[in-house]
Amino acid sequence: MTASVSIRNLTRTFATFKALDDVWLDIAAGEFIVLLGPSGCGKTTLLSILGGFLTPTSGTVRINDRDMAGVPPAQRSTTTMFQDYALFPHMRLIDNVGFGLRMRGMDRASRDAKAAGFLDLVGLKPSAQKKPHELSGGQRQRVALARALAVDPDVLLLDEPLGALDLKLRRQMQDELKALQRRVGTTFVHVTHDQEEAMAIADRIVVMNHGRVEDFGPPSDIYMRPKSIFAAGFMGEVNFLSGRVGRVECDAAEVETQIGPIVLPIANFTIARPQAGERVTICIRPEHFRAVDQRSVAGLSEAIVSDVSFFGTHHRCHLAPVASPEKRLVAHMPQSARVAPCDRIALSFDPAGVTALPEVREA
Ligand SMILES: Nc1ncnc2c1ncn2[C@@H]1O[C@H](COP(=O)(O)OP(=O)(O)OP(=O)(O)O)[C@@H](O)[C@H]1O
Repeated sequence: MTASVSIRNLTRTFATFKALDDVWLDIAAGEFIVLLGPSGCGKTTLLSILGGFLTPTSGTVRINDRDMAGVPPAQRSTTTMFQDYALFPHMRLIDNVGFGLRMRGMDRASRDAKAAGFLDLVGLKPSAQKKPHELSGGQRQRVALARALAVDPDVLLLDEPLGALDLKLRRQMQDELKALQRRVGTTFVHVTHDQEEAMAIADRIVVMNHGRVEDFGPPSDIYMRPKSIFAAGFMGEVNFLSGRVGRVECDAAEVETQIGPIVLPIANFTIARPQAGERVTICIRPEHFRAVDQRSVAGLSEAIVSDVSFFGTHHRCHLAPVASPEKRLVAHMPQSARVAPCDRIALSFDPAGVTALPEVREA
């Protein structure tokens, strides 16, 4: 089963500290939502309010349009899956998965049949008679998922469910989790501080910082067109340049930056419509820089390569622009590029990958 979730004006304070500050979100039924942000930004607090384990200080949560105020966890159509899985060590997998059904009074034959079906869904039906200690970390994680889904929640709340796994297994489980969510169609709200994990699994990502929602959208939108400096920086490596808007035409505007003038489509500005003289912060992802033949570039600064590392798919270069040598840029050059420290290169960029945000002074 599945449900929509609507969060309005949600605030939660602990003494005088605001762990959540005016959060608004609309989640559609069947979406895979990831709450992403650094430690302490309020992800678990939000998940706990959705699950009914914490009450909001103000604001509302509606699940399938039903107000959740005063509804205890057991009477909600949500199930929470915690990082440590909390499997019962003395129980066989079939009994672990059937535990919630037993609590709801389902007879043994029915719950064994249902639990077997969910073990099958996660590829562990042949291990139904085993106990948790006989499984790998990834298999235990799958049992916990089967157990959470067996009670047919409308919304599954997952608090760092892959946090205990090593990186390789984690990537594998991300793919499995996404495929499973597609199959069952349940709304998933998943907490992580791992940006790659969020991008790998989410339909939409909620980027949180200091209890507030900084950005909310599909991974590609947040990566390519972030709505804040924080969201830009949290979604991967990015270069920030300060700039001043110059000439504005109907569909493009020129910005004078520390590395020379650049022309950007108006759609790349997050401000309503740029005005001449306005100060902006330009965000350029490392892969959107290009090293080009000097003759083809108008106005952009050359740069000196200060360091190069080979990353297999690309070279990661540190650059010092000639026009602004105190500034450091990171650029990814193609695998085939011949770049070495002390090289002098001309810089260009792919305008599609550049965003202009209202100015925030660099730290
Ligand atoms: N019961 C509590 N009493 C006081 N402060 C709390 C309580 N629960 C959470 N906080 C504070 O609220 C803030 C948000 O906590 P929360 O656990 O939601 O963060 P998080 O984003 O889930 O972090 P992490 O990724 O480290 O789990 C933190 O500063 C935390 O110290």
